[in-house]
Amino acid sequence: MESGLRNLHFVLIPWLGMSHTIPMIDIGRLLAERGVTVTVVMTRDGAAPLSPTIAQIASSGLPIRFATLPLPSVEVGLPEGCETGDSLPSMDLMPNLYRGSKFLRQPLEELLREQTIAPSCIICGARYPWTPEVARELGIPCFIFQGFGSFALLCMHNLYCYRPHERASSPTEPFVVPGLPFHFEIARQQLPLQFQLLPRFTEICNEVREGELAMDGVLVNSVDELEPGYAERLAAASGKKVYTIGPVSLCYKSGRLDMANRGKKLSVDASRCLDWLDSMKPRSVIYVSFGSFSSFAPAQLMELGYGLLASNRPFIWVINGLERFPGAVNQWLQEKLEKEGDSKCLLIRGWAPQVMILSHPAVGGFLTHCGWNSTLESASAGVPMATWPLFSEQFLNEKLILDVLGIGVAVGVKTSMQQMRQSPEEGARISREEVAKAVERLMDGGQEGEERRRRAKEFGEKARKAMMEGGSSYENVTRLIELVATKAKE
Ligand SMILES: O=c1ccn([C@@H]2O[C@H](COP(=O)(O)OP(=O)(O)O[C@H]3O[C@H](CO)[C@@H](O)[C@H](O)[C@H]3O)[C@@H](O)[C@H]2O)c(=O)[nH]1
Repeated sequence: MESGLRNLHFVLIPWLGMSHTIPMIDIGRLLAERGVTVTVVMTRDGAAPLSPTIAQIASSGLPIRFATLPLPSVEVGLPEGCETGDSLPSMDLMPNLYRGSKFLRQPLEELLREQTIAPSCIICGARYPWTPEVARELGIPCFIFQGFGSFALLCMHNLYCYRPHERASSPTEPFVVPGLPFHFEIARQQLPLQFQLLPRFTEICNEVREGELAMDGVLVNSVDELEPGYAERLAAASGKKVYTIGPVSLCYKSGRLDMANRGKKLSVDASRCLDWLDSMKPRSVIYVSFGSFSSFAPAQLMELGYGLLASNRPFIWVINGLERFPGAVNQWLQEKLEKEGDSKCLLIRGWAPQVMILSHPAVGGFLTHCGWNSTLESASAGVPMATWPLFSEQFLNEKLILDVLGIGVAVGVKTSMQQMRQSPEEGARISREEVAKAVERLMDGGQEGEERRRRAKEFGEKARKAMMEGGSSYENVTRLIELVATKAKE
């Protein structure tokens, strides 16, 4: 197979958002490292913030290329240059982004036709239900990468099949998630959008689901050892091939600073960040981040800040979207945290080198919103978590972290934020005392804390092994390449 590998051409088209594009670029890297040709397709404004990552990969000599397609943002009612979910000023514009994404079909078809190495398969992101049709016209398979873990995908598949959420009398009434090996109750409003029964999203959600059902297989950024049995259950329940090929962030092997180029341009000097971490005791630092686009109302942000200060431990706090906040909040952060908190706090306004930070031995815990990438990156670095889910499938990930894996403590969030950003007027739902208590439990040196750390460390080791030759994820990539090679010969 070896010599023919360059002629296998994987075309990757991530869904429009950082949390989808970053792991898909990692997937591209993993495939290219195995010798196949890879093209990653993005929109122009979606690709722009990722220029450091793209430049680094372009100079690596790997057979991976990047292509951009035009998205008519203004024509579909989006602000100029707004081509990703994370850059939307409001979630209400999600249908516009989805409409705009349909205009990518024709230029994608043209791009695929003009390739010198004919495409052998498409790997598409979460919301392109038309890609299986495009692939079929070319006689090649189409795989989906939704960005969620196997446990969440299984829960969602079972909800689609048995629809218990439709029988709940209100968004807050708990019901049982069917088809799991344990009893798990959740309420509608703690689930992703497609289960919230919101009329304005029904048509989109139905289209997206139809697309999912038409795919030839599912790629999951996960590792069997972390979600034992769930990928198999998903494959059995959905009748689709499921390939767990992660943690894809572990594709960065060549040193800690190399990892700093993953994602957007950094808002902190990576070496300064490492120096700061190097000056801290092992496992003493809490890393606090809520993903690539979520943000709190000023009242909640400040309450969180007071809670972190009250914990009296060193922390790195990543805050995005601060430009939307009144100047007084920035001033408060500067005075309360950077001056008074002094050397105890490293505040990062914007984008942090998350994977690099999590892999540093000084980090002992991660206060996270349980986005799947963050969850997996933390577990694969052997770092236990304090869970503060906000929306989407994050409550499902929280369940996995707390009750299946036993590597986290709950901050105690009951209700979803509904929107990706809290409205500026909203108050604090989680008090400083609750924050401090969760951090205290997370970082605690007692038996319970030690046991959590031991388990997390064990997952980290298993994850690394899974990505090495002979490991489960490595072999799943092999199987995927072999399947595509066989189809290409047919
Ligand atoms: O300053 C930052 C902020 C984020 N990241 C990276 O960005 C990604 C963030 O992804 P994730 O943790 O999954 O959070 P979200 O950005 O909120 O992700 C959205 O998409 C995910 C994948 O579909 C879902 O699991 C989440 O619920 C959804 O909110 C991760 O790889 C992080 O390492 C950085 O490197 N630096």
